[in-house]
Amino acid sequence: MPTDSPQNTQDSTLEGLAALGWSAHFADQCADEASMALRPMRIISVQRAMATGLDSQGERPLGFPPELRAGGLAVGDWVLADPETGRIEKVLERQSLLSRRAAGIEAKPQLLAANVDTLFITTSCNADFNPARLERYLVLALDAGITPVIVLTKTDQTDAPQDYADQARALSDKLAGVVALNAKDPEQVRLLSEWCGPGRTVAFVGSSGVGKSTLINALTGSDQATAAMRQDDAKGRHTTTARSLHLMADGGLVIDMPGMRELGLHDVSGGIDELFEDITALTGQCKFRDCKHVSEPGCAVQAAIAADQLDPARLERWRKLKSEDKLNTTSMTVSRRRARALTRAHKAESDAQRKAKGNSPQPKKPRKG
Ligand SMILES: Nc1nc2c(ncn2[C@@H]2O[C@H](COP(=O)(O)OP(=O)(O)OP(=O)(O)O)[C@@H](O)[C@H]2O)c(=O)[nH]1
Ligand SMILES: [Zn+2]
Repeated sequence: MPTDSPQNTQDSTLEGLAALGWSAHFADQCADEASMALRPMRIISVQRAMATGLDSQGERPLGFPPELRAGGLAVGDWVLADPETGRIEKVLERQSLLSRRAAGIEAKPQLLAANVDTLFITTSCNADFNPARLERYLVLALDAGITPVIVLTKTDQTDAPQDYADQARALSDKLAGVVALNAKDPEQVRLLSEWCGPGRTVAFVGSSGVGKSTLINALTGSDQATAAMRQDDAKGRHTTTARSLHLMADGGLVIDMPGMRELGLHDVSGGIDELFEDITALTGQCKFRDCKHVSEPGCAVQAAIAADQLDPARLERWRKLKSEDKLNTTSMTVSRRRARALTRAHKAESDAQRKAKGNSPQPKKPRKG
């Protein structure tokens, strides 16, 4: 029997939210009175100065409070919005967060998608299949707290899909599954339904042309993913980085992340340690604490290779990931410092220029009153 607790007034709305991924993890964060007056919404797209939220009643444009900038919000986020003003009052603590080192010289982290349950790491049964690249995505997923599944497409274009599936499975026992399919066959796309359904959020990563859009279109039952891409494409270019969340035909949600060519890693040492936990454990057994695992006496890593218990190629891939992560994590700290210094210098310079010209800064909007 339902009781007359104040929570009950929200119950029916919250039930509808469950289909969008709402869970106890989020509900627990809004038990206070102030939060109860606000409206929980899932972020389905983020623009420069506003975002679009979704709840069981539909979509709504949401404004940012002064302290929140577009870079601080990710597609898939749960927020509490003021029902009157439509302003985001609180971003709820995420269950998972996918981010990357942004493309370009400045090594800034870029939020890609929040609260994703399953990451479909997509590759094709052809030359795109590359263990090092798959491991990068696996590290990313594990570090973000997302369940990884490898999806192998274009099985209709090879005689040996099973070989690819075996190789994929051998990469890690952290994989929740390896699915080989023809993305153009809707019957086979159903193999992904194990990870989809009401309340569950999935996302796809993988190289260009492996079939991500084909799969997303099959799951959403429309061309909306592709349509959204074209819409955003005001200048007629064929690439855009607009990420968006879509409802799937059989329930659940998929985050589309088009145009992700570069996936720079940063600050993912936890994910690397998890994916390569055997190597991590071995490094703890080396005689010297600062062992480089090359030719030092008492190196447990080299001993495992000699005993055929560790693939030297895998060790090399681990080394590369470790050094890339270290480099980017350090350069990001340095670049944050440099960016702040540049902003200060730029401001000082434009202030000086304005003074020299005798101009005062232009107010953005005439003030009322
Ligand atoms: N035969 C076959 N063709 C496929 C399969 N998956 C995708 N394709 C084709 O491969 C091409 C690329 O597929 P997309 O879905 O656009 O690939 P994508 O990963 O979204 O590529 P980007 O949008 O560039 O990131 C299209 O012509 C698809 O029809 C498959 O399993 N079998
Ligand atoms: Zn060693």
